[in-house]
Amino acid sequence: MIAILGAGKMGEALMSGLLRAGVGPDEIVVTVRRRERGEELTRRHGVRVVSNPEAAKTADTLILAVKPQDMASLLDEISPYVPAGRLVISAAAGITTSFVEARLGDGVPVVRVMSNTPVLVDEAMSVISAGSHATEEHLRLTEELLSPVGKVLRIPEAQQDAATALSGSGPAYFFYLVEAMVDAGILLGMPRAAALDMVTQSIVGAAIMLRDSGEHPVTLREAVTSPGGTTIAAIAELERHSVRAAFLAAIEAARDRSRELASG
Ligand SMILES: NC(=O)C1=CN([C@@H]2O[C@H](COP(=O)(O)OP(=O)(O)OC[C@H]3O[C@@H](n4cnc5c(N)ncnc54)[C@H](O)[C@@H]3O)[C@@H](O)[C@H]2O)C=CC1
Ligand SMILES: O=C(O)[C@@H]1CCC=N1
Repeated sequence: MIAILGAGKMGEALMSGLLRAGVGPDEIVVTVRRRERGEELTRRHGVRVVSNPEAAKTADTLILAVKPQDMASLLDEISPYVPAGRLVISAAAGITTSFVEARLGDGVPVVRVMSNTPVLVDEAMSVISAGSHATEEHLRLTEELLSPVGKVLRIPEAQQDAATALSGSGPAYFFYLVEAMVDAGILLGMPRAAALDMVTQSIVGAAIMLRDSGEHPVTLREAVTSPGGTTIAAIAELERHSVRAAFLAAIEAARDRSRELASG
């Protein structure tokens, strides 16, 4: 039995991935704060809604998917009920495995995961790190759960905040870029729907080339950038507006925010 505690956006996305991967709805229980949310999840996915203590008592694997700010109170609520040896997977930004271990008592195997919303289309990037009591077996179990919904990478926990800033938040930067490019299309007099189509197909094509060609992004960009042509005119403006520096600063700020989240 797998329990998802705090089945909000990420919790539901992970759960729908598990269901697509062949886990039965009778093998999943979820916990929620609002009754209507629970009814919605049962209606949509056929999963059972239980209390946090019941989830902690009955499931072999607990996936904690509440906001970082709600993690301490959730852990305090379930700690009397988590039997020894149960795998606890924490999906929250910034929350360290030692934060979870300290509240669940001695010896609990904890794996920290940072995934992202493309879990909804089985294209997630999930990075995982073992806590001090998690073994190879726990990491393998976590990989088995997450690999049907995308790519899984093991990283040292010290890199989790950086990964949160890069791939956890990453999809938002691309959506933001698309918004900005569509605005540019509007500025140039293009109908909004057509502009969105053009930009979306460009980002999908570029992403697939990047993933499948094995070429470095610089090589791929150079292939588009003709001497004296249009692309270099645009890139000169991006450089003039320090877009690269803005990305460095933005992702560093996200990393710093992830570090702060465990302290509330
Ligand atoms: N949204 C995203 O792109 C990503 C989110 N995350 C992490 O996933 C976690 C959840 O984020 P979202 O799904 O976006 O938030 P959300 O707010 O949609 O989901 C959290 C859910 O937990 C419920 N909840 C809070 N306290 C609870 C309790 N004591 N018992 C039962 N349910 C409780 C809330 O009612 C809510 O439905 C966060 O820790 C976040 O850092 C990780 C990667 C990406
Ligand atoms: O913005 C956030 O805090 C969460 C974590 C990674 C993506 N969304």
